[in-house]
Amino acid sequence: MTSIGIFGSMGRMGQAISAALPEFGAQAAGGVDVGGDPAALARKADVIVDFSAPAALEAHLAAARAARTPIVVGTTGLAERHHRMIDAATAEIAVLQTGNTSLGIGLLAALVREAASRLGQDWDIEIVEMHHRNKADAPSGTALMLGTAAAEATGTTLAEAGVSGRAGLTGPRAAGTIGMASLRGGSVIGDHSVVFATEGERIELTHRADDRAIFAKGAIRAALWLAGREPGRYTMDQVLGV
Ligand SMILES: NC(=O)C1=CN([C@@H]2O[C@H](COP(=O)(O)OP(=O)(O)OC[C@H]3O[C@@H](n4cnc5c(N)ncnc54)[C@H](OP(=O)(O)O)[C@@H]3O)[C@@H](O)[C@H]2O)C=CC1
Ligand SMILES: O=C(O)C1=N[C@H](C(=O)O)C[C@H](O)C1
Repeated sequence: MTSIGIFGSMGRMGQAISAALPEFGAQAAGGVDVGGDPAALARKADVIVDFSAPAALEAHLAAARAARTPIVVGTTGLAERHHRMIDAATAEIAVLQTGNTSLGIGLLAALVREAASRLGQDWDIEIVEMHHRNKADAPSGTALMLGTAAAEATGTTLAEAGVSGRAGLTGPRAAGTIGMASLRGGSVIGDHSVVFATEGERIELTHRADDRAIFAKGAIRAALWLAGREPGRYTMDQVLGV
């Protein structure tokens, strides 16, 4: 039976993952949170899932590398330096980093890619996301993923085209930009809409998460798929086959 170590085990996602493990015939190797010993858990586990905080990523990757244990990084709010840390780790261990482990978002990203590449320059792309009041980062990791999908499909990058949180005298919308807006409130698990708008018509592609279990189950599927893999960087698309 595959044993999964959970970094961020007492958080919302950590608890949802623990609750879903029996359904997959997998077992928890244990969990760590602030003040815990990630190195000890990494040595015990066949594979790790990390749903904690960006500030913990360096120590979590170091623990996984030292133990040669594959790791699924689901934590969002990552900066460029975190992605560099992940790239460095992939030389020694298997790493799957994703802003969203659900099947629905995997498919939505594919639909966004398709729509963005077919619609052409005259269609403006805007992304709106809403999450619960306790979410720590914005835009969401998923919004950034969807923005990246749209940017790549239109021959640019999100760093170049992304515009986050407009305010004040912004003037007319610059052509080719990808807007991102973040709403926070209540207990919303995670809603994402990608809007394609042109003169006289609009297409909206929306995913709504009603239960955190969809992320937990996707994370476990990813972990079971990643366990035993060669070092390298893997994607959720490879797990989901979308
Ligand atoms: N990829 C995906 O599909 C999804 C990603 N997420 C992302 O996962 C992350 C966690 O989300 P969620 O569970 O809602 O958040 P919570 O705040 O509920 O849980 C975070 C957990 O991580 C622990 N933690 C925080 N800082 C550290 C640290 N420095 N070292 C070790 N442990 C730490 C916390 O411990 P303590 O309580 O002691 O501070 C807590 O147990 C977020 O980045 C979120 O955006 C969420 C859902 C889906
Ligand atoms: O923090 C959350 O809750 C979620 N975070 C992920 C994100 O940043 O996109 C995924 C999901 O939307 C829930």
